[in-house]
Amino acid sequence: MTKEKFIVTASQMREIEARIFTAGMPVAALMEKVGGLIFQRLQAIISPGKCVGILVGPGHNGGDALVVARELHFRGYQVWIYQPFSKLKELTSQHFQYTQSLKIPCYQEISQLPSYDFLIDGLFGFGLEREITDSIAAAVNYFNNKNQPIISIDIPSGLHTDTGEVLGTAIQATYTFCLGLWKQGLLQEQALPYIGQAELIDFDIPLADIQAVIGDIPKIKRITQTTALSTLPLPRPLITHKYKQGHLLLICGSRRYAGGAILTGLGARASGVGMLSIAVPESLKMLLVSQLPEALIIGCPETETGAIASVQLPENIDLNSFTAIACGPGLTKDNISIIPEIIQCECPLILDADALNILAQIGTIPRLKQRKSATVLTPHTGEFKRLFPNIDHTDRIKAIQTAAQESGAIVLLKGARTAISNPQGNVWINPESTPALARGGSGDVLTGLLGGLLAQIMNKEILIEDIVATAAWWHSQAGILAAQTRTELGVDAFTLTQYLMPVLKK
Ligand SMILES: NC(=O)C1=CN([C@@H]2O[C@H](COP(=O)(O)OP(=O)(O)OC[C@H]3O[C@@H](n4cnc5c(N)ncnc54)[C@H](O)[C@@H]3O)[C@@H](O)[C@H]2O)[C@H](O)CC1
Ligand SMILES: [K+]
Repeated sequence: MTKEKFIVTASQMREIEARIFTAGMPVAALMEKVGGLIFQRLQAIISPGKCVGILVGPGHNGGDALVVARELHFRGYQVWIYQPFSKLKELTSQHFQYTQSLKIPCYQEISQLPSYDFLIDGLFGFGLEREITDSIAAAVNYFNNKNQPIISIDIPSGLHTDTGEVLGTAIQATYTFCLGLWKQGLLQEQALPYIGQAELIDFDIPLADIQAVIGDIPKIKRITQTTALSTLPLPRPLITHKYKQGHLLLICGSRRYAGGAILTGLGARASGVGMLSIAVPESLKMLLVSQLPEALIIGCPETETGAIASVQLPENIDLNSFTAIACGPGLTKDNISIIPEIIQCECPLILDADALNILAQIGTIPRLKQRKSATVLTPHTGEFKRLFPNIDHTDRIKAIQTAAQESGAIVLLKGARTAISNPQGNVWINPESTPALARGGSGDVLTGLLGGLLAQIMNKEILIEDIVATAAWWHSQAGILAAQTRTELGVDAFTLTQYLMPVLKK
């Protein structure tokens, strides 16, 4: 059972480790085990004979680094240690003493330091308590400016374990080997420039100890491939028909933003939804038909500026004929009257882009409180602040928990680390993305994909918020895959839609 989905704070990690020690695991033995696992992983990155600098802090992060230093030394690497602290924790001090007996060179001044190929950062882990200052800060900045690869143990030194904020200064790691369980700070956007490529080094923490501290259903989860794929409507039942695979209504587009409707439709197509209806202004109807021949395109009366004047559905079809509705991409704010009408629908409703801007104008919370079925809001930061102007936006996770709780909606806040909260405050964080997605139109694709997935779950016991997390994961994985083959400059929104399927093939 992988531990990848758990996220812990420093105090939770301390509690979990205390349980392990109380159960009888000697601290020194755990440090030896962890150091050995780190060393094993390093051998795949640093070729033999290379010169490795080891930064040693006063606590057990430093202890881990000293175990690594010893093992690298015995395996023929050229190792030196930078250890500027006068007082070390007992276990760290013993390991330090042994490296000195082995004649591994140790320096206290950065001016004396030899050159190196790699640096192991064992200054601070989850025990960092205050800003890094003075000579330590100078050393961190010195190493950052050398532009040589740095591997941080547990967390880049200087980052706050829980919030990811930089305390004074922080190591800019090339790799971060997070130990045991993902630290919450590593999933915060502000930490991203410091983490580099992050991976988890599992040192067999018993599941019981994890659940004893963070509960059976953790409040904050990291979206993983396993959890995402488990909610996809795959494999399909053999006996089925198009209406059993959901019927999504998209309400989007305007003469000014016709492309938004197409991109949303293409996102919906990729979801595999059984039936897709797209309501657009009449003047866009033939364009959509040509781009999405399988969809039912509904031409609506339009305002003189070419926005949807009203959602006129065909005979004997009303808003409740659909198993999900998604509204907003390319809508413009020219006509706000359609939003109060759509909010009455009894199926899951996704509001994005201009639907959110209109909702903000007409009053987010009072309007949404009326809803009887699920609502998903998919703002980016700007839209989010307009929707919920009176909440504290300092901490993104707390902000979406408050917004979701106050509005009763599921809130997906887009960003480098998209975060989702349900009204009960359960949070999902998408741990991987790519700056390639920071382009007009990629949000439209997500709305269509998410709408199509929601339309398919209908009465299955899958949680709506799990599907929202899956859509965020799928969307970002398509961006990552596209960027791998086309660089981060090559992922326009249309291309993105073409990479959604290959993600599943992978
Ligand atoms: N608990 C274990 O046996 C294991 C822990 N793991 C590793 O150890 C660290 C956590 O160790 P801890 O000693 O609690 O804290 P740190 O090593 O992060 O060191 C903090 C140390 O430094 C002092 N300090 C804090 N802030 C500053 C500052 N700004 N300037 C100077 N000094 C500072 C503080 O007093 C502490 O003593 C964890 O990350 C793992 O790397 C192993 O993974 C498993 C065994
Ligand atoms: K570290």
